[in-house]
Amino acid sequence: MDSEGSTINGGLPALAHSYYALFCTLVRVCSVMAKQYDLLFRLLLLGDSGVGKTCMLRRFTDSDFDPSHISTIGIDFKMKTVEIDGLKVRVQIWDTAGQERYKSITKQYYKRAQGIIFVYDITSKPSFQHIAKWASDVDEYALEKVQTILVGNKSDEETMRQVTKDQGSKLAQTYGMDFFETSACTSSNISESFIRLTELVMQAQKRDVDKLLGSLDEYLDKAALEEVSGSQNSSSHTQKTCTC
Ligand SMILES: Nc1nc2c(ncn2[C@@H]2O[C@H](COP(=O)(O)OP(=O)(O)OP(=O)(O)O)[C@@H](O)[C@H]2O)c(=O)[nH]1
Repeated sequence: MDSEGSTINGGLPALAHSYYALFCTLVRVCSVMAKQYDLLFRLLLLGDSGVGKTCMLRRFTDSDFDPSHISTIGIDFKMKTVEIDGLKVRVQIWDTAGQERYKSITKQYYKRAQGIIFVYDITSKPSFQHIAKWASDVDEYALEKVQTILVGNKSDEETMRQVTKDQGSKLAQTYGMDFFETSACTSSNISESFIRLTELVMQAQKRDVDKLLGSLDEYLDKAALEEVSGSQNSSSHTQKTCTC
């Protein structure tokens, strides 16, 4: 009876109060979340269907491996915070579908990425040969300064290997990329590759900031010089006036 009465009579204030409480909680959660990291980067995984992109991501974010292959539909993402050079870096990692039919969707995400991991499967020569195609798509659709690395996954499957480590390393050299052989199954080199790409993105961003600060310094120096020469001119003009 009581609770029924309070719903009918005090319905509106009670609802407003609970909305306000919810709002306060959200603000508190947001402010805590806002302090949880110093930098946020967006990374992207690219490569043929079945090379192990989803498994690599899951291994990195959840320390987990699922041997079944459920093809990614379109695009998916996971987050992880890592500490680099004393900074908390939050990485948002986009896992793309390798299947051709999703390309028009996945391409839309290329230009939002600051770092890209090209993945092939060491037990599949075609997936290695297709890296050239993935790289040319990135040239066409991604940001010019996007950082990239090359990864040959499934390094635990040594007996099934179709691509040698040397071939992988040479291809990476051609593109000027760092190279890793990884295994989402054993976890070998998984963290190392994600962390390396994050470091590269951080370094690129630092170069940008330094460049910006450099041109700001230059601008301020020039402005200060102009101010000095301006005040000298006006003082010599004052002197002339006095002499006359
Ligand atoms: N042995 C071995 N198998 C792996 C490894 N990584 C992934 N796999 C297996 O490879 C299959 C495909 O893995 P996924 O991660 O789903 O592949 P994907 O690249 O995300 O595929 P799409 O979503 O279709 O683009 C699964 O059966 C995995 O269990 C690995 O490091 N070693």
